Amino acid sequence: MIQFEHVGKRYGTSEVVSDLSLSIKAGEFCVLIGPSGSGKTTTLRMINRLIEHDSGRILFDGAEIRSFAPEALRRRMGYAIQSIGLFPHWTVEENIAAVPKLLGWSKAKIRDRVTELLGLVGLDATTYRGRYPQHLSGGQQQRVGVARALAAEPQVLLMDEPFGALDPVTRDALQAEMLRVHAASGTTIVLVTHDMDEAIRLGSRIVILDQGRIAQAGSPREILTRPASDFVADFIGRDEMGLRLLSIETVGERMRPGEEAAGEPIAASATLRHALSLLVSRAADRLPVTGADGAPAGVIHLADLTVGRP
Ligand SMILES: Nc1ncnc2c1ncn2[C@@H]1O[C@H](COP(=O)(O)OP(=O)(O)OP(=O)(O)O)[C@@H](O)[C@H]1O
Repeated sequence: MIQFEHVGKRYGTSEVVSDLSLSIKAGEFCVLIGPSGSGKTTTLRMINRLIEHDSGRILFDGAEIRSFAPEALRRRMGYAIQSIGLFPHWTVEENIAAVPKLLGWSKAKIRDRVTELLGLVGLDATTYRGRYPQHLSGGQQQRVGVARALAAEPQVLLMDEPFGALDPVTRDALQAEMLRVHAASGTTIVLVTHDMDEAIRLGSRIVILDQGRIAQAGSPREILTRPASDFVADFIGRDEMGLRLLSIETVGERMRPGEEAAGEPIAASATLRHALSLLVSRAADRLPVTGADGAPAGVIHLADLTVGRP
């Protein structure tokens, strides 16, 4: 869907993206992560031509992005940023409707879509559709920004730290919404973040950038279990490595089916990290597990969390 071939970008004498080759497949959730100044935002913005690349090729649906008019490209690619960029003199509804309007959607279709999107990002449509951005909290504005980016059912969604300024509870809820939206729509998503836990939770692929180059690209599991360099291992955080490994596996993958235990159960779909937290807080060595239907499915033991690890 999006292909970078030996892409470079320089400002004066400093090369901020160097020889970057990356193929992002349709439906992929690709997360760009790296230290400050490593070129994440530049890479993202080159996709919708907010920044022009100097060398190499960037292909969208097989065609060099320079062959598209920037406006046409941006209508096919939703864009959500941390600083939101809502139009202050437009209501929430008008902001979300901006691209559908340009595309000539009917008023009824736009209205229904705004209602649907506000629901999706957890805002009550009746309360919020007529409000102006200055009458929303920062987190609510960010939700509207995400709704606006999704409005015209874009083929590609580009997101630059869209949950950056949110409190942990709201961020957690919006991350869960993004996973749901991604699973339901199959939209290709490219997201920039500083937060390794967010990258691991959301990304089907994580691309770690270092000084404008790819330090490693792979699934969360590949990156955590086989860091390609000391830089990557340090960046993931050696001290956090164990907890992050626990966050990519579910209780269902490690439990002992058919066993029984007493106590409040944990869902088989929960992460092992969640299980560890419960085990520690309850000072227990095992937890009963329930399946998707809520029926007892087995037991997870504390020892199961470490079995088979290096
Ligand atoms: N218009 C510009 N002129 C000169 N240098 C620039 C310009 N835009 C970005 N840079 C430089 O390019 C490098 C990469 O910037 P970029 O914003 O892509 O990094 P980033 O990884 O997104 O960083 P952060 O996490 O801090 O947002 C930085 O060193 C930055 O100072």
